[in-house]
Amino acid sequence: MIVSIDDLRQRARRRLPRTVFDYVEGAADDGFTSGANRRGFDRYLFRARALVDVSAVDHSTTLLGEKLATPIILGPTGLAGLLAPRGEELAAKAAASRGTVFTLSTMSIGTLEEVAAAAPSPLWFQLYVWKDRSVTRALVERAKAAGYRALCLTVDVPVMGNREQDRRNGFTLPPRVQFSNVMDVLRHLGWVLRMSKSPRATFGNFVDHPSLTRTDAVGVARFTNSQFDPSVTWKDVEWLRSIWTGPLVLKGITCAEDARQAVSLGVEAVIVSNHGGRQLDFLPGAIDVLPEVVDAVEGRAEVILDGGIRRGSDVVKAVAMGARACMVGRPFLYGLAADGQAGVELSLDILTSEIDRTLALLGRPRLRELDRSALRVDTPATLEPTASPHRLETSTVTRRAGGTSDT
Ligand SMILES: Cc1cc2nc3c(=O)[nH]c(=O)nc-3n(C[C@H](O)[C@H](O)[C@H](O)COP(=O)(O)O)c2cc1C
Ligand SMILES: CC(C)CC(=O)C(=O)O
Repeated sequence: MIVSIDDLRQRARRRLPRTVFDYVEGAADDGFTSGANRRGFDRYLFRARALVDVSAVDHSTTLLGEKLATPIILGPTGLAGLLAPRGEELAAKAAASRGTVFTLSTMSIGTLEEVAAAAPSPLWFQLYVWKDRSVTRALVERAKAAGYRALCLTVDVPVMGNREQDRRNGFTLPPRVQFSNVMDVLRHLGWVLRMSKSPRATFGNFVDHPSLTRTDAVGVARFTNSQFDPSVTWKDVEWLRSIWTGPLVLKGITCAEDARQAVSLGVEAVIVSNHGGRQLDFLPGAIDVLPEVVDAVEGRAEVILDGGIRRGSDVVKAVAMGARACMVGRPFLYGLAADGQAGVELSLDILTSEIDRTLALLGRPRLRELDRSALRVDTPATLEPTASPHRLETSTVTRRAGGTSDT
């Protein structure tokens, strides 16, 4: 029986060949940051109020001027179409049915036009900047023509992170059957059969690219490292601002300086993200840098928290700390692999019902009215209370050199 995101994960694990599941789970280097994204939430505990009427709980919010039925939006995930045929279209339809945003990755299997045609959901397009700027410009123009509402520039992939398991597995596109994985593929014939219905097994937005021939399998990191531009700077943000008229969102902000620079260039939202721990290892957990970014932005842009969300209570903590919404990656991918569109919907329903229960038990029925007074934290000095409206109450227990003591 599936009642949690972890149950969906177990189901996804059983249904996917090892190389594909490993790609989804993959983290950079030692996986410190990937673990920190989860561990970070454990340091923030609730301050609950009793005897509050919680008969009507409201978890809705607005993001970039759009009303969202849930504060959870679906993040960009390359190759989602390897988990289910037309995977990106299914995920976008699931987001639409739950009144939220789906973000399509530049590196999707479905083309940006196919996904836009399949789903009415508010769609965002995530951009990687290619060395060949005419490719980048063409992507932006196609996204505009297809009706994507926001452009989300990912800023944390100047080069691909070191995903050692993908390297050991020889992960390629299309996935290859090799001596080392033939037994595993045979054990997952259901996936092979399902995927035989997929229109393609390569990066849909670049089907005509000379490196992506029908016969050759391409190493994902090798391909992206050869095409993505490591010389991207804030000048490119200015350039994108000048050619994209809709909201511009930067994904991968992890410090106050970058948040302030983004705001000064007129960016409408920043996503606090370490790419799910898949890029620079030894960044702190996303939730741990959220207060720094919220305080630096000072309400001049919306802040979205991305990374490590597995429970509705995680979303409540992030919103209390000043995030407008939370983005998820793996949780909806588990749902997609487990049961297609219905699985993605289930992942959203699980998280949203957990948010409702948490708000009720917390005595704070309206998500939008949460602030840092809903939290207590056993924290290092950098997260001490500030004067912002999201002021964080410190716990009665603080860490001291040489141990923990009551204050
Ligand atoms: C399989 C996979 C593929 C991803 N591909 C992209 C991508 O193409 N572009 C991007 O900006 N982020 C990508 N990400 C990062 C996610 O957008 C998001 O930052 C991350 O998954 C959040 O962490 P979570 O999985 O714990 O929710 C990917 C993540 C995963 C797991
Ligand atoms: C295909 C990859 C470039 C997608 C990505 O960003 C990731 O795997 O984290």
